[in-house]
Amino acid sequence: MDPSALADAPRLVSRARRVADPEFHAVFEAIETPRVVWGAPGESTVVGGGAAATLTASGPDRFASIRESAQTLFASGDVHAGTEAARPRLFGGFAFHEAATDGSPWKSFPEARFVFPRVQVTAADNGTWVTVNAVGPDADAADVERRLDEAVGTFGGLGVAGRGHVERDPDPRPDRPGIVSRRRTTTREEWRAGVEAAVDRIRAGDLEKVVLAQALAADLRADAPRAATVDRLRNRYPNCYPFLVETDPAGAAFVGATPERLVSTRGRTVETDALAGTTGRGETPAEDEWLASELAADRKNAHEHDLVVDAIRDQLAPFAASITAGERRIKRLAEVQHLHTPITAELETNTHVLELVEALHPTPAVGGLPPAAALETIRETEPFDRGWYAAPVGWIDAAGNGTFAVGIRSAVLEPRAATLFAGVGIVADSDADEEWDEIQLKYRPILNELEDGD
Ligand SMILES: C=C(O[C@@H]1C=C(C(=O)O)C=C[C@H]1O)C(=O)O
Repeated sequence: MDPSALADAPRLVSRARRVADPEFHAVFEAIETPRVVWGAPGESTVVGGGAAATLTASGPDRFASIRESAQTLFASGDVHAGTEAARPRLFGGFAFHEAATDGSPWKSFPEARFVFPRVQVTAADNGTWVTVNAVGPDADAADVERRLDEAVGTFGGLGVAGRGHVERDPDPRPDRPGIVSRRRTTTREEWRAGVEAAVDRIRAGDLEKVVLAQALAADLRADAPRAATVDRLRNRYPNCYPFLVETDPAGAAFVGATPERLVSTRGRTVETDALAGTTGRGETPAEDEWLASELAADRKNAHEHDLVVDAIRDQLAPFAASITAGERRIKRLAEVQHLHTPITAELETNTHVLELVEALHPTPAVGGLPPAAALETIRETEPFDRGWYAAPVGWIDAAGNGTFAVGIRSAVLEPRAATLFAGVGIVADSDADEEWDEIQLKYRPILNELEDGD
């Protein structure tokens, strides 16, 4: 690296210590804002608070720009984590489109934004770790050690009966806020017209697949309780990726539990998933099985799915020494079942996770094919801004490893309001009304957190 870049780099100090396991909900309430939450099957759950540094970028170079800023930030590290789980990480995400995201509810979400938290609480297999970070010319190890002592006092055993420093709330999971009114971005007639126009384009041959989405704005009786919402999502969807990203200063939060991983890297090993093709859940185990086998045998869904597998292979090919697609299987969630193909690759050389994010986003699971025609169709058809919906959300570490999920099954929470997003893959023989029903199912994970039974 250029030595002058190192001299210009901000100083980063990070220290970590193990604490008695605290309770998720209590950590979330005690940590400073803006907060981030990240979870993934097989990964530790992280709650981050505050911003020791914030990286933002826009336009088509937003992936490269964040990658460079991240490398500069981590280049100056005085880091003592003690264990891999506690290493400091950047958390954030990108906008789906490269055009500005200044429309409601995305006003406070730049086209790329990553936060390096001041405090990171990581619940890992080897215990819970508190990491304290500082960045800047004045970042000082003694100061960070003092803050770490304080943070260990605050978070160690927090909210766990008998060990806690605060009394556990008798009901740490407050009720759902309740929905006062709902507005769809798209009427059923508009939806039919949009899907039929897309199908015409596909039959005319200039498009193979496009994912069309809708948004649902809800006015709430009260603020959605963020800790309870993300805690319930992570428990109800254990094979998914729960996330929450708060922004400054507007206080909005992008929240969800997505079943879809975009990519994770560890050294030269890459894991990703093709997830596309959907059916509902049955009332009984037998009906569940029947629906799953019908999905597995369905030609339309297989086509929708195979396009994604092939595109991921093509997009990884320039980087990979080998690519292996596993057997196609069913990913079963609380409300839907998907066709799922796990894909692994070995890279030719060490590659920053954001290079792969840039190469893969958007896969035809949320964009379409060919990509340019699909993105044009999305822009022409959807009367709202996707913002961070269906875009990469995840983390990066100093080594350039990371995991990114695709921000679906998601919503933006604002004071007494929420905006939900859901989309479906359209191919030549898609039926607009069936796709409409699938969108309603995909709103369910978040709607369940908002509706209070009225
Ligand atoms: C776009 C969404 O989901 C995507 C579309 C799917 C489909 O059309 O079958 C399945 C999983 C996701 O790749 C969403 O949930 O909003």
